[in-house]
Amino acid sequence: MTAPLLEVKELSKRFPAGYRRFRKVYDTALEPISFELYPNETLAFVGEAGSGRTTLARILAGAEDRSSGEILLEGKQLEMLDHKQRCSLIRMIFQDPTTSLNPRLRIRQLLEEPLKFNTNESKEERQKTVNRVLKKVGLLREHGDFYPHMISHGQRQRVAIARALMLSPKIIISDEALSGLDSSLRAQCVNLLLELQQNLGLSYILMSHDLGSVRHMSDRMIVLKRGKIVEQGRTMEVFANPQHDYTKRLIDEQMLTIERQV
Ligand SMILES: Nc1ncnc2c1ncn2[C@@H]1O[C@H](COP(=O)(O)OP(=O)(O)OP(=O)(O)O)[C@@H](O)[C@H]1O
Repeated sequence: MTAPLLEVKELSKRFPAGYRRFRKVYDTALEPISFELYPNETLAFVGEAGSGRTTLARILAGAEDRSSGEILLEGKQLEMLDHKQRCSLIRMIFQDPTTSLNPRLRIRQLLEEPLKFNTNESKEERQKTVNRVLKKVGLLREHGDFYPHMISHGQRQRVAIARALMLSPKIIISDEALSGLDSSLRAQCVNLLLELQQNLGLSYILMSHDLGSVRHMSDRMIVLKRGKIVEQGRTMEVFANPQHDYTKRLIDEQMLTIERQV
């Protein structure tokens, strides 16, 4: 049987929420949760606002500490990996490329930035990698010379995807990366991500409230409610036969939104 790329065991997160009667109190963002991600798989986390998806994404990307639990990447403890090793295994794409891309850097510089870890690579080699990745995400070599404000929103999201790909990671976490896009751009980005998955053998973790994309892209889904897993399973099975009332409500609400758009 294939070994998991990522194993999360009893992971929890509490944020300090001040003092009550001189005792420190905490808000629980994630109850102890466990799951695995396998090569070439897409796992989606769905839930209402505040269900803990961003917190989980940030912990997995190493941007936030956890309160308890274990994270294993290819069998190695997350904290045993240095920054470069971690970035070449797992990278994140954020919701808004307008704020996540430094406006003072040209696209080429933004894409070269993650490559600074490869100190033995020459300038020419780095340029070649940048051009190759630009092509992979459907951008032209010339786009490399532009600043983020000179390209469209959809193209900026492609740059954000390209940036995540620079160190050839095995896992990409998308934290609502498709949410700010209109439906046609979202469809283009979904297709791009699926194409990249096929060509590069990537695994995805999708944090999303857009059940349409979740249904289209993910193999398995986990439903989070206030930091707790209430349901999980193969995406098609959960959609066809949701077990939990909360999941049923999320699916019904999504159907209503689609009907209103038609
Ligand atoms: N830095 C923080 N300090 C205190 N509480 C936080 C912090 N970050 C998140 N939380 C709390 O943790 C809970 C989960 O938030 P999180 O942002 O992970 O949810 P989410 O599912 O991503 O929702 P959204 O889609 O609205 O961002 C919320 O109750 C939130 O208020």
